[in-house]
Amino acid sequence: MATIEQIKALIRAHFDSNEEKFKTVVLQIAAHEAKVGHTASAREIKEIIQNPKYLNKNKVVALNKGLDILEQKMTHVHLSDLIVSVEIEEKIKRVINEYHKKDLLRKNGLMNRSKLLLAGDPGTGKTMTASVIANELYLPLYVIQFDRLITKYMGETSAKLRQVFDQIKEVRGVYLFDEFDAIGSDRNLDNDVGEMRRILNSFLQNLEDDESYSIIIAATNNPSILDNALFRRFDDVMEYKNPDIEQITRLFKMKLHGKASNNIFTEDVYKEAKGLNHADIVKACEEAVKYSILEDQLITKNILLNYIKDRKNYYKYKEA
Ligand SMILES: Nc1ncnc2c1ncn2[C@@H]1O[C@H](COP(=O)(O)OP(=O)(O)OP(=O)(O)O)[C@@H](O)[C@H]1O
Repeated sequence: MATIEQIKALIRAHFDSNEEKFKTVVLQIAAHEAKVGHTASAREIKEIIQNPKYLNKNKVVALNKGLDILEQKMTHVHLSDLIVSVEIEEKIKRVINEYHKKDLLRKNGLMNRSKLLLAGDPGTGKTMTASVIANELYLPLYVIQFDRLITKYMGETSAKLRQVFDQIKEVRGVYLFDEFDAIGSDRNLDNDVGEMRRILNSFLQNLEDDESYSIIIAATNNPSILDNALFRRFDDVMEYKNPDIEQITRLFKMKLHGKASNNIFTEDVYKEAKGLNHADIVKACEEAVKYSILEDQLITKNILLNYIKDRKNYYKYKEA
């Protein structure tokens, strides 16, 4: 157990925002635990303090001052939770594998794949992919709302971008530029052509110069309006689509496991679900599971069909 002096030192270090002092006291506590034979506790304490998610926490807060377009998220999503095509799964595995071997690659004058463009329909797992990569690599996830950056700092967007890329260099993490089409859109379509071109060029220059240990991901729902020159600046492009029958089956089985018998997944259920995105199917399953818990009964085919129809109606209301 930590002594009262150590606890007081921890409290002081916390309120003084003295990260170094805080870490020193934590390591002293770990050393004390090891000395009295509590080796498992000592190891656990050290693991927390050495976790990259926490290592740079204060630095991030300092860097992020006035940069309210950057949001830090902790993620706990595994690759097995993400239902995507074999092709996308292989690409994600490759990013993870190359990251683990980045030093070996650098020693041989090569870089790991770290600049990704995720393009495709909404609710198909683009944000989730960024979360999976962050979680699998034990890195924090930072989300940059691109549309917000542009509208809020029009005129000084390039300077803000520079700040974001400085952080990318200083604080290792997965950086997701969401709503990327806000910047990447065909320059000719824009009203303020000159300013958008400057922002785009600035982004591309920063992307090209980046040799950090972070992963940079840009996500867009609207790849068709992206400038062609953009695609080749990324190490890989992943294309997301609504789930096919095979993915719908996997989603149902994963989300309704133990709550419904497998024989409810028949042709008519798939037909009804076809055309919905992953997020909608997950939502329909969650509603069905809620029902099953509240009513204390297994999910029947009709119950599931009703919740799938509900999701479809949701779009009708939205469009009306
Ligand atoms: N491929 C998938 N596999 C499993 N669950 C998914 C998948 N795609 C989406 N989901 C579910 O839907 C939620 C929202 O998905 P996500 O935010 O990743 O979609 P997106 O493609 O980034 O959408 P948008 O373009 O609208 O931001 C996820 O948190 C998850 O619950």
